[in-house]
Amino acid sequence: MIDINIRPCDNSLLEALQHKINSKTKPAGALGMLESIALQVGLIQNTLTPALLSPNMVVFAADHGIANEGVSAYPQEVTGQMVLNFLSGGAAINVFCRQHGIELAVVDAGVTSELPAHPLLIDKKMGAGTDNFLFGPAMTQKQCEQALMAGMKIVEEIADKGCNIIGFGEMGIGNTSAASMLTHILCDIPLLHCVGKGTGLDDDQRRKKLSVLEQASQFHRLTPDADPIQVLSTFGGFEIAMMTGAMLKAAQKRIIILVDGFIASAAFLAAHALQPTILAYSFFTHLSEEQGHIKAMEFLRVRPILQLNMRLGEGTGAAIAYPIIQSAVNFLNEMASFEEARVSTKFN
Ligand SMILES: Cc1cc2ncn([C@H]3O[C@H](COP(=O)(O)O)[C@@H](O)[C@H]3O)c2cc1C
Ligand SMILES: O=C(O)c1cccnc1
Repeated sequence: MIDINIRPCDNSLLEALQHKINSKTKPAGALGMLESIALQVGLIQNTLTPALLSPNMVVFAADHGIANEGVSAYPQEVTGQMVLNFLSGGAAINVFCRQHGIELAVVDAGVTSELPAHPLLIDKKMGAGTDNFLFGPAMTQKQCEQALMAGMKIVEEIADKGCNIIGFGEMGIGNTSAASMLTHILCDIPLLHCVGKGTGLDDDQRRKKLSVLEQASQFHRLTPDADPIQVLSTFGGFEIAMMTGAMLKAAQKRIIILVDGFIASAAFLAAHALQPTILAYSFFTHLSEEQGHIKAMEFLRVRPILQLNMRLGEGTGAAIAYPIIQSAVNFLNEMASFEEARVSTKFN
């Protein structure tokens, strides 16, 4: 049984933070979304002088039984091959983490291939990929709970190193299908609007993906009021369930959560269904090109920070949004107020 309680943010500094933001030498509101980001970070950390410490990125990787149904443009072995690419530093996420001084860890949550021991690799292999959810649940409830707990443990260890901001990313061929199913059920949105081209399906292939996922939806017949753990075990991947657990633990520890794209948002939807208070600790870093993502963002009533037509995953959106969060924290801490700089305030 997963027992996690996320306290709502303490909003006692709300007015003082807003006053501090408004007193900076700029027209009121002129830093736009940076202002709401600064406010949210201040509330998460419950301070007027927040700080971002030891930023980390965790990329959860696993394979999916549904990949056997021709739902991805790439073969399943790419998951393990990309993990090796992460370990040798050559993937997009490596580039962006290096650029922004973000520490990277890769989790084998259930990749089909055997992976070598490596300093960046955390071994939490739950099996050689999930079962095909077209014919039964992707994993058992027990496996799902184990994955959630493994994710929590990972975040506990990262938190012990003094980190207070974590980006969440993933790798797993077929996982846009899992994410589509989770979004469909958890947001109660027709599957048609949740299924996109993933790694690059053409229109015919996307129609086939939709029909496979419609069959799975008919087979399981889960409704939005189903137990979120059941929804997660039915359709989720091991990487998605582990990410859900990791996000829950991060919020419980008041760590800032940077949610990447469509798949990380699906993991977030499961966490949110379990503990809606997680929302206050989270930033949605970019709007993915994957069409279901905008639906998930509308459901959560959140506005992603960036919109760059990206559809990669790996945590890339979270990594490139990190310096924007840094700018928000820096202006709050370092910018002069009207009074300090002796600048005249607005007429009224
Ligand atoms: C080379 C390569 C690198 C990737 N990095 C992330 N993904 C992304 O694509 C996959 C999901 O798309 P689908 O459901 O269509 O398989 C995930 O692994 C995701 O992280 C990649 C995909 C490929 C091919
Ligand atoms: O937005 C994402 O997370 C995404 C979209 C397509 C493929 N992989 C990941």
